[in-house]
Amino acid sequence: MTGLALTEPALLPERRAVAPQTVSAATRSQVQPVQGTRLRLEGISLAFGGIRALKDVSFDIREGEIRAVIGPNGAGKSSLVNVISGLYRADRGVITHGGESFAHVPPARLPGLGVARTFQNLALFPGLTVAQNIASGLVFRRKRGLFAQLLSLPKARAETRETEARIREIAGFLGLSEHLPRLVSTLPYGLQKQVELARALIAGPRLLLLDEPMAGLTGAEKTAMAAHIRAVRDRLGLSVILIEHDIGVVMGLSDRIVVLDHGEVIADGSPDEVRRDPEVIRAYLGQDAAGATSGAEAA
Ligand SMILES: Nc1ncnc2c1ncn2[C@@H]1O[C@H](COP(=O)(O)OP(=O)(O)OP(=O)(O)O)[C@@H](O)[C@H]1O
Repeated sequence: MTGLALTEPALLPERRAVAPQTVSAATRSQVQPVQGTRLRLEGISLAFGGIRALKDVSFDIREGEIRAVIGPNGAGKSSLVNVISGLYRADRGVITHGGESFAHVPPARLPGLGVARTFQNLALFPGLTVAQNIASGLVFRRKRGLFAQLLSLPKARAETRETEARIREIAGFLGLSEHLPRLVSTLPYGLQKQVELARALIAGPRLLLLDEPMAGLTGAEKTAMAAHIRAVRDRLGLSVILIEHDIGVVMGLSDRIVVLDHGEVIADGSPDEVRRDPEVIRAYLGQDAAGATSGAEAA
């Protein structure tokens, strides 16, 4: 884990109040992250014509928490991510970020609210380098316009130096330093997923929305990605929403899990609570499995 050390604490200044808590994966369950609510969803409903994708969905994400959202195919996970990130407008319900409540969060407001996301399918610029792709995550943050940069005005130059330092820091944090000058499309898929994570982190978000970060990864790449996600929480103090199909990863990584089925929350609790919940077993494995499981537990 030494490669994950933040070597330049002067950077990412907004993290310093919560960051320098080095917590190993082995002691993850002893972390005391509960310091208020980062995001709250209340009564979120969404329909596409006659299809009710989300029905009265409510849950919260605490500061410094890894919160997974799982459910069988068609359960409503992507719809929920798209509502949180403002791509869909819920028919009903309220989303509260910190102290601000919204019926619909305009996507352009998300960076200002401290929210960043990654996508289910890679959304990188294949013709750009790793460094340029990471820098693209700052597009909403740069204060000096293109004109000032082209003229190389002093403040624009200072901002460019700051951006380069941030890129180096995030790349070091995620073990990408040696790859910075390479075209991103020449990297193995697992590293490209890490570049996407780096791009999401560079603007210094408080809440990270990860849409299937393990999709398409090998076992070894999943292990690396899981370590990075844990480090993002433990070392940078971020809250993480994890939408993920790999249940093994979810159980090992999450503090709390929301389970959706047919657009409704059917369970919400710790990995152990969710794992044993008969409704969850039924949703994933069918009626017979739920009966067999409870029968076996009773025996
Ligand atoms: N743009 C859309 N137009 C019409 N129906 C949609 C749209 N997006 C989602 N749906 C429907 O809403 C329901 C929930 O879909 P959603 O994609 O949110 O589920 P999911 O849990 O992400 O599924 P998966 O795990 O297969 O990606 C499904 O019945 C789906 O067919």
